[in-house]
Amino acid sequence: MANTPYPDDPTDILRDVLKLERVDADEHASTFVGHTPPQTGGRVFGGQVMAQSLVAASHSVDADRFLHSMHCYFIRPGDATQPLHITVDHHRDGRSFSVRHVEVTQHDKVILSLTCSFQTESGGVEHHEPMPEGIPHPDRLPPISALVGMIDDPAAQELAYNRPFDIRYAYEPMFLRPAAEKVNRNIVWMKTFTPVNVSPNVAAAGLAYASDYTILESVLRNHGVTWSQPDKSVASLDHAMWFHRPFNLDDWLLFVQESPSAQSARGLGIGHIYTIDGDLVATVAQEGMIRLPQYD
Ligand SMILES: CCCCCCCCCCCCCCCC(=O)SCCNC(=O)CCNC(=O)[C@H](O)C(C)(C)COP(=O)(O)OP(=O)(O)OC[C@H]1O[C@@H](n2cnc3c(N)ncnc32)[C@H](O)[C@@H]1OP(=O)(O)O
Repeated sequence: MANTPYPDDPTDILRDVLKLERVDADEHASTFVGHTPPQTGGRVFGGQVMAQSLVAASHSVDADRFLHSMHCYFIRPGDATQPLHITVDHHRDGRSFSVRHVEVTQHDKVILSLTCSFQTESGGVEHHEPMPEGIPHPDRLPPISALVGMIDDPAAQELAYNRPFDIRYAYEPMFLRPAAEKVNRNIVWMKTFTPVNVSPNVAAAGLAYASDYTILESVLRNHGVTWSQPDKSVASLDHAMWFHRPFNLDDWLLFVQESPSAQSARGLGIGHIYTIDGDLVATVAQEGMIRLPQYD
């Protein structure tokens, strides 16, 4: 571990942000306050606010109702120095499905609007696309700290030591230099650094958190763009996710991401998340704003 202000176990960041303070609750709505851990940048990571919203929503449903989908818009940037005020409207509880709407506000303005649905039911038709073959095992790939942890730069240090997930790139990462090959796919393994003993709904919230890190890389890779390119402006605009099957957040998960389209300063990423045994556990779609000076 480098000499940084970051926690010895970065997964503590996830444990901390998912602990919300309940402010109020009745049968129609519930309110919570969430926090952002120390970071150098002023904008809140979108995955964090999504995860906090999903945990808040899950507090209002019965324990046998499992998150199966969420859809959200990132409306304004979050302010990392201020608390996040989270309001959950309990839209409907049916016999099988419960629908919730969540708004997160700061400075009296909405920064995130999220709708999600929980279900208690099983059976029915079953199929899924197979996991791609030939992806290197994560134990043979370096952690991000081995790639950028030695760089004396706050962004590199945060990347190496201030993320709750161990993320390993199946292709060459594009942090500092463009990947050797322009490819339409971005593939990473991910898991928490240390075991987390959480309910399926909190695990789903954690997966939503992790899914926001790399999905737009599928867009950037197509154009040989690096994260360290100056003057670029990249932000998640919306995010949708479907949860298909149970999984453990502390076991390796393969996130296979592709970009079917980019245009008008927006790029679309679509991702599938598999267990290491090849079960498809979630599907992700995100559109991002991607402003690059060389394309103006
Ligand atoms: C070794 C080191 C490696 C380091 C390696 C690090 C790797 C590190 C990987 C991280 C990977 C994580 C990936 C996280 C991805 C999220 O989580 S991002 C966080 C979640 N998303 C958000 O916070 C987005 C929230 N939404 C928004 O902020 C607004 O909707 C948007 C996206 C800015 C768009 O709104 P807008 O209508 O353009 O907004 P507006 O206020 O009019 O303008 C905002 C700015 O855009 C400019 N603008 C507006 N329109 C235009 C235009 N047509 N053309 C140009 N500029 C325009 C405005 O002038 C303004 O600029 P400023 O005055 O702020 O300079």
